[in-house]
Amino acid sequence: MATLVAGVDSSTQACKVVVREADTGRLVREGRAAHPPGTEVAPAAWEQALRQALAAAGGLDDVAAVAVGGQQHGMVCLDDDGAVVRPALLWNDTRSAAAAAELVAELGGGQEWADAVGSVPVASFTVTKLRWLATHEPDAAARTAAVCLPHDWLTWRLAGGLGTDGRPGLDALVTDRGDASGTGYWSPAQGAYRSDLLERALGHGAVLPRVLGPAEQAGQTPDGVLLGPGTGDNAAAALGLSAEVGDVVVSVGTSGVVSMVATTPSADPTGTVAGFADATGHFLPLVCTLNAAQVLDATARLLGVDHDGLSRLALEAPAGAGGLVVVPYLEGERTPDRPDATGAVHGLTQATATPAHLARATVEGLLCGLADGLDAIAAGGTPVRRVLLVGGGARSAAVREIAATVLGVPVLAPPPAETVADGAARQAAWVLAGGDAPPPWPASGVEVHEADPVPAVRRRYAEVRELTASRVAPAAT
Ligand SMILES: Nc1ncnc2c1ncn2[C@@H]1O[C@H](COP(=O)(O)OP(=O)(O)O)[C@@H](O)[C@H]1O
Ligand SMILES: O=C(CO)[C@@H](O)[C@H](O)COP(=O)(O)O
Repeated sequence: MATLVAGVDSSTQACKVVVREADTGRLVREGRAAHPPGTEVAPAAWEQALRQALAAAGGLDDVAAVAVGGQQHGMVCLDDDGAVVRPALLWNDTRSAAAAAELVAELGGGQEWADAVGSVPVASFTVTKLRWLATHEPDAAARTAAVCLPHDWLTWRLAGGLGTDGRPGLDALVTDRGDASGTGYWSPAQGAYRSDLLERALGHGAVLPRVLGPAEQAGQTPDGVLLGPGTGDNAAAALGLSAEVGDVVVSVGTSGVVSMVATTPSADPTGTVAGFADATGHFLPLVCTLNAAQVLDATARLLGVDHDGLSRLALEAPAGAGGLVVVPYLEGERTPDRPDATGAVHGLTQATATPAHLARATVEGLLCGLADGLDAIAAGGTPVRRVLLVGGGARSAAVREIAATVLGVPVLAPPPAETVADGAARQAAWVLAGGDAPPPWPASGVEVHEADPVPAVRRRYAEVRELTASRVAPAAT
């Protein structure tokens, strides 16, 4: 019997589990369960979804090791007893935008933050959520004895016994470089916490998870399943794709992400590129937008079609959609830093007022944001080797085909898969096997999409992307 490992993706919208053979990476079984909607979620809901997804994937009884990949940045605050202090604020919760601006100003600007932790914090980063907590919920801030991330918390719960009252001490919390690098108080370049920045935000110190090496054991479950350190979902995706130095991963999930495996840390003082770490010991400069697959969901809903219908419509319209542009800031935006923006449709004429034009403009609009991200990542200096397109939105034929036109480079689309969960499973196999590198799981066939670039699409988008209305305050709706 082959040795089995499991990988988890506790992502924004769902928990996904894959069980794979440790030596070959062959998929044996998988399961998933939905997460509640919203940008503030009780961590217990992730635990419940993990239990359901594990059950759907046949459980861990015959599995030797498991690792958890998870949405980055979420603020999980624990009290002295290890109880959750308040629901977690997720990466796409923008209420800490003012706190982010405050923190950037206090330290002296973007350069200071980029030098300190490789990134300039915006509302997504954990450090800004802690400042929001200290300002708006001082009692909760005072009760906070430890701060961790979604994947750290689930690993800790697995160690204590999922679905039980088992709570290892706070000193048993662990994380990894990849996810720690998204907090805003861990420096990828130094490989160390900046506890002073956490204290500046929260108003006092707190226990932070121990940062494990890429293949370091993180203990085991009460049933003896070995635990990997886990990592943030983007680092896990790179690992799942066996991305090498210079490979760019473009992910159309809840977030839109452009990231690249690099050998040197980055420090962009403008804040466009976040200077994260990866899950193998390298670095992962990354650009993230708040608006990706759910923009497709919204237009499909608007047009009364499913995803296949939206894709067919988008491919019926000409490149550039006759000048119709969708600026996709439905959730506000993180890159560019416009948390207060809304989406917009520009260029409506009698000719462009068709479902096909709107579908095409939606796909192009979200890809234009990612193309800007690709430019910023490429400007970092590491030559781009390949561009790999993944995430739920990449299941759309229109997204795959139009991507090459908008990004202006050939796009490789691996077969649809749970790339993040795959990366976590590969990490689990690495922890089990030991050694300097993860096991070389073979990649299956990728589709290559090549198309003549149509630069006019991005030019038109650039002309109008700043013409958006502000959000209406909830009280006034
Ligand atoms: N065929 C499809 N075409 C376009 N979007 C899709 C398709 N299938 C799923 N999606 C969208 O992909 C998103 C989920 O992607 P995923 O990468 O799993 O997100 P996350 O990891 O952030 O939870 C959902 O918004 C879903 O509607
Ligand atoms: O905030 C980021 C990266 O900085 C996001 O990529 C989150 O990690 C959420 O990821 P998905 O749920 O979209 O995979």
